[in-house]
Amino acid sequence: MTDQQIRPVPSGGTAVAEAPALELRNVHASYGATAVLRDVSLTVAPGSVTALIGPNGAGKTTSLRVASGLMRLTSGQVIVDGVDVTRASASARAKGGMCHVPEGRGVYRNLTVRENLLMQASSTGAKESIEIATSVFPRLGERLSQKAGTLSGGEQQMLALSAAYVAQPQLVLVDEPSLGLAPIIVDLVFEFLQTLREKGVALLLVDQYALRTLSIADHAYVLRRGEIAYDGNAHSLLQGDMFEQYIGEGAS
Ligand SMILES: Nc1ncnc2c1ncn2[C@@H]1O[C@H](COP(=O)(O)OP(=O)(O)OP(=O)(O)O)[C@@H](O)[C@H]1O
Repeated sequence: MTDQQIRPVPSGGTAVAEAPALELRNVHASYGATAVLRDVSLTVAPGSVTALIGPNGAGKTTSLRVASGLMRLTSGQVIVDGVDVTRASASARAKGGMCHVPEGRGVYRNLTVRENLLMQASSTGAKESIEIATSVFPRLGERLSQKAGTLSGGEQQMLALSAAYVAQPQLVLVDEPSLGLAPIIVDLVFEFLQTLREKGVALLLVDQYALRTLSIADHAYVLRRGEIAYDGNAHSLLQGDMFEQYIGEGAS
């Protein structure tokens, strides 16, 4: 990031070390004339897991895209570790320690697994990045020479998620990692997210399985039609009628 793109945010005397890993402040975002996020404010504390839950079309993916710089906001601020990155590019944010694993598996389909892993490596060396990825997803070790596009859906998701491990980011945004996967692979995905949590990575997680997502989260936000409808403890949403009230009876 250039000096012009990053600006320390006045913190009222709070030490920068205590700054949230991520903050969206009063974010408004639109697709053309259609407003999609309306005054969205959310915070991800360092080393914590934050769930972002909501019905289809609520604006979850858009929130992650705004956070990682893939989409420009109309107004508001994106602050990472106490630094205003609102005007910084997606690649500058990635170099600064943010990893966005997008919905639909962001892998290079025409590159081999080995080549994909090398693309994910940042400060880690080539050999080390492959060792790190295959330690957490041994299946990838058996597929190193295979083109990513020929992997199963679950293997592609493992490869996409391995970026959140190999690049050793401080902040990971994960969008619908279990979408379209067999239950046994969904278990692997959630085990991996738990591993990230244990490593102290700050995680902002969007997933269709609200119960599972909330059960590994510390804090939760519910988005409805582009607005925050709930901001509070993740486990409180699992109590009493809170789940039905905010998420819906049929949700899993
Ligand atoms: N590229 C786009 N152009 C126009 N409208 C879009 C675009 N992408 C999303 N939208 C609209 O913006 C709104 C929010 O979409 P978004 O994908 O952020 O929601 P979401 O909560 O992630 O939903 P889902 O769970 O279905 O992925 C929806 O009404 C959607 O139709």
